[in-house]
Amino acid sequence: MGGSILKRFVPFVALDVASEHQAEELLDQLAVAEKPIIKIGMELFYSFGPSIVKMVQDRGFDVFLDLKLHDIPNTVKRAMTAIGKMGVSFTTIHAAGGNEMLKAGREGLDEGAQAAGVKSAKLLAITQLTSIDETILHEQQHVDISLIESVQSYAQLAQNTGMDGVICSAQELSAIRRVTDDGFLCITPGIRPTIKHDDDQKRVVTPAQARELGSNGIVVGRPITRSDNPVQAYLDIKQAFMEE
Ligand SMILES: O=c1ccn([C@@H]2O[C@H](COP(=O)(O)O)[C@@H](O)[C@H]2O)c(=O)[nH]1
Repeated sequence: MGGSILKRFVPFVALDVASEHQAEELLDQLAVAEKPIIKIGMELFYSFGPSIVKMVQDRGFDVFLDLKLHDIPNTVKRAMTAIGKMGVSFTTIHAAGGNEMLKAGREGLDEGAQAAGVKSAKLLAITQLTSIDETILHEQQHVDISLIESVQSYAQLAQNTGMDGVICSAQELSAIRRVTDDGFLCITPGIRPTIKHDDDQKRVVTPAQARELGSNGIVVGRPITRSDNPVQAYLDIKQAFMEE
């Protein structure tokens, strides 16, 4: 475990905007610099459905479809089959759904991709959302192990059920790497250019810290989408994350 050369993706851009027009504008701006993988989340998908995925793909971007499935195994399998057919590169499921649900999700995703003749997406399990901290975990969820133990245990479950990796905070990377194999992906949202921030994210690191801690890829939304100059914001974050 550990020791191999770390695979690193350029930052995933979370396209959390309200309209198709805003999404297209941002993609056109980014495309001038390069074409990072675009994360489509609940806001755009629930507003516009699969056509938003196609719009992004038609512009030449790979898609990370982040719908965080969490339901009974049969429902998750059938939903994942539909996602598998869309030809996206990454998608997500909640580790808290358990062993059976995770395996069903994997099966559905692979079956959908096979039926459509496309490559199956990398399936990432959400461990603990980066908006959760120890206080919420203990006082609201009544979990009596530490946040890091919870994330570590979900990462093991994810690996044992055929997930390609997890979503976590970069703060938990060394704990996860201790119990998972080389090549297991750790993709990390909760990224802010400076640690001082004023929003819903609780477990936050900078792009440079994410690199130092060994993240395979950072997910960045508002620091790019709400910037006056989204392309420059993307390039600055990319440089801080990728440079050796
Ligand atoms: O634990 C998680 C899982 C997913 N996300 C998603 O990442 C982006 C982060 O956006 P920011 O604007 O940079 O906070 C967003 O789409 C979340 O749904 C996460 O933040 N934490």
